[in-house]
Amino acid sequence: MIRAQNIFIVGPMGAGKSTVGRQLAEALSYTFKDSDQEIQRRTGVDIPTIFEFEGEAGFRARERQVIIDLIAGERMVLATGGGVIIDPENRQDLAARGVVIYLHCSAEQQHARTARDRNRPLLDTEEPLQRLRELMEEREPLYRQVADMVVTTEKRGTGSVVKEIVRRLEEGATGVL
Ligand SMILES: Nc1ncnc2c1ncn2[C@@H]1O[C@H](COP(=O)(O)OP(=O)(O)O)[C@@H](O)[C@H]1O
Ligand SMILES: O=C(O)C1=C[C@@H](OP(=O)(O)O)[C@@H](O)[C@H](O)C1
Ligand SMILES: [Mg+2]
Repeated sequence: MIRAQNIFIVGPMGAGKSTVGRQLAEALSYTFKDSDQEIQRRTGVDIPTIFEFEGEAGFRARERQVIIDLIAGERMVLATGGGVIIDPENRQDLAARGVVIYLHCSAEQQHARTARDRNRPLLDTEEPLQRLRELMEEREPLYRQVADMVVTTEKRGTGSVVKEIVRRLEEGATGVL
């Protein structure tokens, strides 16, 4: 049984990457990392503050560096931010260094799960649902391009999502367990 590889979770805001990633790491006894949390730890400020002072470009540069530093690990579940796949080098690195799981759900579901918190500057607009739809249109092909496994989180609890991922990893489709 090979248990050395990393698992990278990608997908849009509100798909449940951070929540499912943490629970999956626990289920597998892997280390858990979250690229947004790592950026916040390194800078000492929250994500909206980084966007405010450095713009999205500054945030992407920090995100890129975190990916470079973290992918060297092993037995790690890494929850990425929804825009990580915009950078072709991130896509290449994630695909090369672990199993990539794309957590998928509708824009309506993303909206329902993100409406209450103000921690996502890209959704700080009059029409967050419309913004989520536009982002999905741009990014969906990129999520699919890097994904080894696509799992829906639409209208289901995180426990069920984690169980499905573990089962599919064990079935050997990806060679990680
Ligand atoms: N399957 C799910 N069912 C219900 N709520 C969920 C589910 N997955 C995540 N959530 C909730 O939605 C919000 C966003 O989840 P999060 O893990 O931060 O998503 P992401 O990291 O993909 O943006 C959190 O409040 C979380 O508790
Ligand atoms: O989709 C995006 O571009 C972003 C998603 C966020 O992470 P989550 O997907 O965990 O919400 C965070 O990285 C930042 O606000 C930008
Ligand atoms: Mg997250």
